[in-house]
Amino acid sequence: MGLAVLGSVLGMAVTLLTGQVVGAVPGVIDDAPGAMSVAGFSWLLAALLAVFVLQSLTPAIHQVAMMIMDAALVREIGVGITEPLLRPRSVAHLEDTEVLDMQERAKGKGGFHLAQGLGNLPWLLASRVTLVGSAVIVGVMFSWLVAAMLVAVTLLLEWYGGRLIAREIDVWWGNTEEQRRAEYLFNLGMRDAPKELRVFGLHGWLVERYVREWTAGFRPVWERRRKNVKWSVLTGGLHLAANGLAILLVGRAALDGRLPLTEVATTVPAILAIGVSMNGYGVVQVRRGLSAYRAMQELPDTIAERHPEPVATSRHRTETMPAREVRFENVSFRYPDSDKDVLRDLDLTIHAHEALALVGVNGAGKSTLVKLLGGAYKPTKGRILVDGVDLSELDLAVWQRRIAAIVQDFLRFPLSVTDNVVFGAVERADDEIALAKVARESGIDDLVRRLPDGWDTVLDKTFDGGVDLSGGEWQRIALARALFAVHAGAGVLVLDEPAAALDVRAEAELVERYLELTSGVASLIISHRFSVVRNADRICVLADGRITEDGTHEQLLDQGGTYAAMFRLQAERYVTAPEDPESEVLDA
Ligand SMILES: Nc1ncnc2c1ncn2[C@@H]1O[C@H](COP(=O)(O)OP(=O)(O)OP(=O)(O)O)[C@@H](O)[C@H]1O
Repeated sequence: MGLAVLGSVLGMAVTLLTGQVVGAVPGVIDDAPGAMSVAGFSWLLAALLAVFVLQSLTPAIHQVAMMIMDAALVREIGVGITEPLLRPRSVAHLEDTEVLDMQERAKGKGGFHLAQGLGNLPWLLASRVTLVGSAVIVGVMFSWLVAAMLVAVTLLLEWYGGRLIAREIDVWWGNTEEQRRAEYLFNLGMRDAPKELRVFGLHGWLVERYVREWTAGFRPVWERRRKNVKWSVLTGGLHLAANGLAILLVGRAALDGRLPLTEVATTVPAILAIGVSMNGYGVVQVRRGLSAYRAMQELPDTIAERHPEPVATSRHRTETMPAREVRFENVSFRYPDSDKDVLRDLDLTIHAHEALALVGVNGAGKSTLVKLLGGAYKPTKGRILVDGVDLSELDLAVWQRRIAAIVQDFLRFPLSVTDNVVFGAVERADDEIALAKVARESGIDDLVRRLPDGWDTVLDKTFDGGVDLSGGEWQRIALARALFAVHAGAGVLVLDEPAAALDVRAEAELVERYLELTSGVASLIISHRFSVVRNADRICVLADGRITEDGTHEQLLDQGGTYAAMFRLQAERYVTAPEDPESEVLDA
C-alpha cells in the first residue's frame, strides 16, 4: 500500500514539476529579469528527471512485492478457510448449509477471490490518492468548481460502471445448472472417468454435450453483456465530455490571459489524471474481497456456535480405552436435515478383545453406526458409553486415535506406499519393524517387492515413476494402514467391507487370519460376505434401526431368522455353481 501511494504521490510531483519546467522555459530563453537562471533551470530539470525515474520504478517494485504478498495471501486464505472446517472432530458442520454458504462466500463470490480483492486494495487506494491530489491541484491552480465537477462525475460514473460490472459478473458466476453440468462433463473427461469414456466410445458424445451445455450456460452472460454495451458507451461518452469541457475551460482561460503557462501545463495533466483514476472494476473487486474476508473471519465462530464441541474432561484416561466395552444404549440417530431415523433405540455392546460382525441389508445403517462410534456424529437420542463413560465427555481427538478403521470409501493418497500405510499412526511413522510386520499381515509385502521404488513408489500414475494399483491391492494397503494403527496402540479396529475388492485367495487369507489380526482389540467387522462374517466371535444383525439377532454363527443358524436366511441364500449360489472356485473356499 505504501508503494502504491508513493507511486501516485510521485506521479503528482511529476505533474507539478512539469508545470514548473514548462512555465520557466520562456523566461530562461529570454533571460528576462527575475526569471530563473540556467543553473536553477538545470536543477529543476534534474529534479523532474529524478522524480520521473523514481515514479517509473515503483510499479516494478510494487509488482515484485505483490507477487510475494499474493503467494502469502493465497496460503493464509487457504489455511483461514480450511482450518476451521477441519478442526472439529465431528462432521455435522460439513453438512450445514449455513456453514457451507459462509465457506463459499469466504472463497469469494463472482470469481473475485479474496486474494485478488485484497491484492487490489493498494491500487484502489493509489487511485483515490491520485483523484484527491489531482483535484486539489486543479482547485488551487484553476478552479474549485471544475475540480468538484470532475470528482463528482468520476465517482458517479465509477459507481454506475461498478454496478454494470458486478451484474455481469454475477450472471457469469451465477453457477447455472448448465454451467455446472458443463463443468461436470469437463471433469468427467479430464479426471473422473477417462477410462470408462473410452471403453464406451463416448468421446464424441462428451465433446458435443460439453459444447451444448457450455453454450447454454453462457448465453445469459452474453445477453447481459449486450445490454451493458450501450450503457458503457454512454458512461464513457459522459466521462469524455466532462474532461473535454474542463480542458476547454482551461484553454479559454489561457487564451484570455487569465491562466499563466505554469498553471496551464500543470492543470491539464491533473485533469487527465482525475479521469484515469476512475476504477469501477477495482471497487467491485475490493468490496467483494473485503466481504469474503469478513466471511472468513466469521467462519470459526459460526462453526463453534452452531456445532459446539464437547469439552473434554481430563478425568478419563481415553488413551487406554476401551478396557471393558463400548456400549450403545438406546441410541437413535437421524442425519441433519433428514426426517428418517436410521437407528432407533439401538442397544449393542462391543466387548474389548472381541471380534464382532455386523450384518444387514444395504442401507440398514451399519456404516452410520461406525460414524457414531468414531464421534463423527452425535446420537440424536441415547448414549454411547466407553467403559461406562459417555463418549461426549471424552477427548474426541484422543478417542479417534484409538480407532483404526478401513471405511468403505477409504482414502487413496497419491503419495508413497510408506505414507499410505503410516498415516494410520503418523506419530510412529519411523517404526520400520511395525511397517514390515503389517506388510506381512496385510499381504502387501509381495506387492512392495514388485514395485519399481519399493516402499517409496508413489501410488498415482500422474506422478513421475508412479504406478496405479488395482482395487484389491488398494484394499490391502488400507488394511495395512489400519493394522499399523493397531500396532501403534489403537484399541478398536473397524473393518467396513474389507474384502469387497479382494480376490478369492486374498479373501480366504483374510478370513484365515482375521481372528489373529484382531486379537487383543475390540473389532467390528461389516461385510456382506458370510465367509468373513462367520469367523467372528459374535454376529449381530441390524434391521429396522436396531439389533434384531445376536449370537455366534451356529446359534444364529439354529435360530432360523434373517441371518440364517441370508446365509443360506448366499451359500446356495455357490452350491448351485460348483465350478465357481469360491465354493471351494466356502467348503474349506
Ligand atoms: N450423510 C448422509 N445424509 C443423509 N442420509 C444418509 C447419509 N449417509 C447415509 N445416509 C442414509 O442413511 C441410511 C443408512 O446408510 P448406511 O451407509 O449407514 O448403510 P449401510 O448399512 O452401511 O449400507 P451398505 O451395506 O449399502 O453399505 C441410508 O438410507 C442412507 O441413504
